[in-house]
Amino acid sequence: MDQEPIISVRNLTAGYGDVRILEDVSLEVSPGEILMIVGGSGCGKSTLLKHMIGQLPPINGEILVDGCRLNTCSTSEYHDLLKRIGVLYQGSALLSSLTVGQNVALPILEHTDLPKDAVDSLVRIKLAMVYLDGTENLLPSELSGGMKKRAGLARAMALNPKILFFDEPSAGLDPITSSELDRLILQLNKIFKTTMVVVTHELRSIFSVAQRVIVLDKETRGIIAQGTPMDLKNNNAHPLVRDFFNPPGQDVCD
Ligand SMILES: Nc1ncnc2c1ncn2[C@@H]1O[C@H](COP(=O)(O)OP(=O)(O)OP(=O)(O)O)[C@@H](O)[C@H]1O
Repeated sequence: MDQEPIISVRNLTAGYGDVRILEDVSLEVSPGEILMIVGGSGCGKSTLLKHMIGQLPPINGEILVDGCRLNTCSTSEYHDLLKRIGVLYQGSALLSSLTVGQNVALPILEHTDLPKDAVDSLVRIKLAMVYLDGTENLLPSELSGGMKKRAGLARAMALNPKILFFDEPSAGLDPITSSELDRLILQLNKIFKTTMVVVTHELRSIFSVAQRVIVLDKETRGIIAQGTPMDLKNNNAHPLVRDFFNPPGQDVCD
């Protein structure tokens, strides 16, 4: 890795109660990189993501995100970090009683004391960036699935984060809507150099978006392979990786 990593996970052991899900996992993410985390159901992808955003405490190991050592930093350092990261959750997590604009304004109101006009302008800009101009007064229930994801993305980007985390962004979307979201993710990464960490199952997304992929495995509770999507498609001897990247009857890199 040429540059200082913006995220370092060092020897992470994680789990729930007595059950260990990840054991001694280490990885790094470079600034501006798009890293995808893949693997079978229940292998710990979301658990890893939650540790990377400081939502769960590790059993062992340490995680550094943009200079903040998550398990030992002060509350104010962590609060400060939250201004520099954004998260798009699986179900978009929009508050149903608030309008789309109010949802996008939430992090701006929480972390800044900008005047109302400036907040309104920022909300309009963020919505325009995800092609949702003019939707600020709608309720989330009035949006399609793909629009909800994009509104969630506008909220995640409200404070111009250096890092965006996505948990299954394509979940519940049809293939066309999912491809549109992939294009948007790529576009935002290209324009703003935002570092992106994406948990996904979607092979098409992996081939169109990922610069690097890590594959987690439930059995060994760790990373069994990593590389570019093409590396993993062509070169991997591990049967799980081979099967995942070469599903029968599908050519995913067209
Ligand atoms: N809060 C929790 N308490 C106890 N066990 C949990 C909790 N959250 C997740 N688990 C368990 O930890 C394991 C890993 O879950 P996780 O959601 O990280 O996997 P995943 O790879 O993201 O799965 P999927 O692809 O199905 O979403 C699973 O066996 C799950 O049941």
